[in-house]
Amino acid sequence: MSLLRQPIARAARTGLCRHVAAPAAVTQVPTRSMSLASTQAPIRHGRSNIAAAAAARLPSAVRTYAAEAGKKYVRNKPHMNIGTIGHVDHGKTTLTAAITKVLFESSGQGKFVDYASIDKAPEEKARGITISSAHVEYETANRHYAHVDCPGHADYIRNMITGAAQMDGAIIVVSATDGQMPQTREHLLLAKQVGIKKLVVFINKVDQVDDKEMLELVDMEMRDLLSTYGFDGENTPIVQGSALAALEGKNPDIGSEAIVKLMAEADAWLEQPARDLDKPFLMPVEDVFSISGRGTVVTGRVERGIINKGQEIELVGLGNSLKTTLTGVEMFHRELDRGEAGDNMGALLRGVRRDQVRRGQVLALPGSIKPVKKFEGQYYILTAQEGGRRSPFASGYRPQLFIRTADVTISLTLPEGQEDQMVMPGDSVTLNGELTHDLPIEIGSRFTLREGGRTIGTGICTKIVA
Ligand SMILES: Nc1nc2c(ncn2[C@@H]2O[C@H](COP(=O)(O)OP(=O)(O)OP(=O)(O)O)[C@@H](O)[C@H]2O)c(=O)[nH]1
Ligand SMILES: [Mg+2]
Repeated sequence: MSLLRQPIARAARTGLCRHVAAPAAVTQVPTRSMSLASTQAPIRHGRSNIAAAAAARLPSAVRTYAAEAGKKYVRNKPHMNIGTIGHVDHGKTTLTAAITKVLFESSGQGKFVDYASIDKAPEEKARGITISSAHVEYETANRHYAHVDCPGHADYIRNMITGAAQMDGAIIVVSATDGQMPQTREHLLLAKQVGIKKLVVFINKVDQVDDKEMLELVDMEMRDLLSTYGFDGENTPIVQGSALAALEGKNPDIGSEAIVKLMAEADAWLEQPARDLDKPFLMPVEDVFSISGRGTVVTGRVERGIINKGQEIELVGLGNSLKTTLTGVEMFHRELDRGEAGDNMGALLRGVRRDQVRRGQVLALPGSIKPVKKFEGQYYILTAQEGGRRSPFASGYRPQLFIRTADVTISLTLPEGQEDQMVMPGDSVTLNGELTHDLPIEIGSRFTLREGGRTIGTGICTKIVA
């Protein structure tokens, strides 16, 4: 986390940052829920009372699954992964609920997911059917969106760094009453680091601010901040409104109309990423659970390629690589015949026990990627100013390596002939690495090094040794 806590002098000078020194950490847990491929709340629309009553007796995972069983996911629009980011309490969850409501009411697309259904971590956790972040889905005229409502929880930050959160674009929410705050900046920094190219901004809670100049100031400061982090501050769409008004169906000018405008801007400004459809299929395993009577399901976002139901597939890494068959593909509780790059999917695996699969493995086309223990990499070690180490390290240093959804201890040594030298913060060096557990790594794979909860370096694999 400390990487994200670098004081930003320019921001500290601005009038709106009243609490720059406030701790950046938040205590909220990631929002969770769901059954198969998505983490959306149980859906109660369009079901008979008898069916609902019967379903109510089932365990939640099964109930959710039963509600949508048999429905097909229709791939008729481009799919994009986005999410709400921003400082604690600025209204991310309220906005998420408001978007589903307004889009559902204005176009009949998707379905309304209320605030409580998004933020229902403890209950779902207790039932043990959670996956790591809450996705809701909605549709505009142009796109199907999967939306992850991001709490500022440390776990989420970890996910974001390792790329598990996998957003193609984001909505950064900033409260008109506070202006930009520490996590506004943290999340922007992270968004940039994980490769998000464009965002849209929602200035929320305008119902609480009468002063037009105050709103202009927040707008200007957000543009400044976006530019500071390498986004297009000048042209990024900024929409003002009130998520709460939209959710409560009040003041349409700042409520529902602002949401419609926000999503129109998202449609137009956020770019559809190119998907690696031609490469061999690969999906990092984000979570695993079993659905009784169905088998073991692994979920994650497809990194590349296409996979069809019935195809042979391989779990790779963490000392437990095994071959199986893909017997089902689902997205948002609905069945698909195939999964493809960019999809947030659930994969049903034949004859695999839940305890045979772990987060950090990948699901891949057999033979397309190998588990690796020793490899050579090019590393950049962050300076203290960048949130990294203050002191150098020598051969034998053992940080955690984070790649995709995995984190494993790695022992780093300097190349032959330089073994007695030290690596200084700020150095760019070639190092040999040996992992405690094998992981699917290829030449060109990128990863992060962390120690004691902070990022201390980044690297790229240059040569596989064993
Ligand atoms: N007045 C007003 N209050 C709002 C608005 N939007 C959200 N709120 C309130 O602000 C508080 C925080 O909203 P959340 O949506 O939970 O904020 P969040 O960003 O998801 O918070 P974390 O997930 O904890 O980081 C709640 O009490 C909301 O009702 C708004 O437009 N106007
Ligand atoms: Mg929230």
